[in-house]
Amino acid sequence: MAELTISGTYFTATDPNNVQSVKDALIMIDQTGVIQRILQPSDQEYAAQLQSARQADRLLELDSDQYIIPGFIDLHVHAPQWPQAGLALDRPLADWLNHYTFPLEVKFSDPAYAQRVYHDFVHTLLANGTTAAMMFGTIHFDANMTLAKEVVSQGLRGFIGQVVMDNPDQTPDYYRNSSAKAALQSTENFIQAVLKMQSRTGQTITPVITPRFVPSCTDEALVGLGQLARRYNLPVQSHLSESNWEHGYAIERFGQHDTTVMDHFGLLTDRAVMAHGTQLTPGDWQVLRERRTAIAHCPISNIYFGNGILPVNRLLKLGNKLGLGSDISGGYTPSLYHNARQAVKSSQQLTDGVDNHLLAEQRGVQGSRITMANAFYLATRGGAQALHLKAGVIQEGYTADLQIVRMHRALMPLTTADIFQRLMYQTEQADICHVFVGGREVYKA
Ligand SMILES: O=c1[nH]c(=O)c2nc[nH]c2[nH]1
Repeated sequence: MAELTISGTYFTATDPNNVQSVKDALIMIDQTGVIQRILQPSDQEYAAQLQSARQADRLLELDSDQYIIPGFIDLHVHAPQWPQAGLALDRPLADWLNHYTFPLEVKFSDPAYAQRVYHDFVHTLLANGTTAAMMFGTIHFDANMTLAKEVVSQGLRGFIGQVVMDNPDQTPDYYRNSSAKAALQSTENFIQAVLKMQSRTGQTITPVITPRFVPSCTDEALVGLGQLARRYNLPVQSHLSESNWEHGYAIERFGQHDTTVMDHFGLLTDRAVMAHGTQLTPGDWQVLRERRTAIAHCPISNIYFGNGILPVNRLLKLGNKLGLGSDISGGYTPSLYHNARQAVKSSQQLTDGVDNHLLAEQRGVQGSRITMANAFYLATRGGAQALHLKAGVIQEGYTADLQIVRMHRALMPLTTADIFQRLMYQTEQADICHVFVGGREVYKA
């Protein structure tokens, strides 16, 4: 018998463009947290399985206004920036980093402060339906271990990076690795400590190689991080062509786009996730495709710092790997629902353009519009593909990382397609009733 059976209607992405809905299904989850079987009301065994799960008190029966969807996967988020979410977003990137973000991140040299923030942060991600996240920490080993422990104790699937930033030209004296050598040694210590934690707990807790971005790292640090990524076969995360300033910086220092720079140092792999990418060129996209490196689309953050809109539709059609990121605190909310909405809105602005002094047909980039189904794919299946997780999909054999949400009251009859739109456009944290990671309930409203 299944460890847990959930009965209700679910939505899941079948590919970048399509969402499948199954009404009144039985999702049967085994002891290892994997979806063992999915039965539909027309299946012969349906009534008997429903009955026996009910009798064994292993049934979660949803109300008629509750729905099951895969847990969301946040591909890019800065855990230590949680206290300043929603602050100073009207400042340009370099100014925001130097005057707000670095002074905040340096406070994580205090483990007690880290504990307070990270406890709240991990809880908030789960409460927003996020079941896996690829996170930046800070340069501090102890604080990053605190984040790793919170991830394990609260049950999030966590990919955590100890940030490397050792370039004296682009980082402040008070918040910088003392040298490339020290940064690499501390990174390796962190990798080994997290791998040990992973083998002890059996949980998805993964260390991530994390050069903050090209400007903040010396060549020596980038060389060493590429070697560590290879030696330990680990994921990599960074920011890539994220704004006019940052894209221009790489060209000035190396005479090349930072895609080429990252590739040169061995940091573009099929386990790498590069955030933003608003200034990438078609040539850069091709390099990312060839390396199977994913882009974390951070649509809210990009509106503030990106100086452009990522052409998601074009990239999906070309076959680039894409997921969605909240980019706390370049973005103001950890909710991937809000980010999915912004992804659709931004794509419409890209299509139509914004300068009304130009003729309508000259203003925008035709064919850029994406649908909510596309955005849902990014938040689920696309993110899972980037992180090599057998999750993000409601299907037999996939891990049961799920969220159960209550739809806002319907005052007119809604089709299944309408319900999907309604859920994606209106769900807030308060509407998320249960969250499961690997079949285990990790959040209940
Ligand atoms: O949105 C961003 N947030 C950051 O913390 C950061 N660091 C470098 N580049 C960055 N972009």
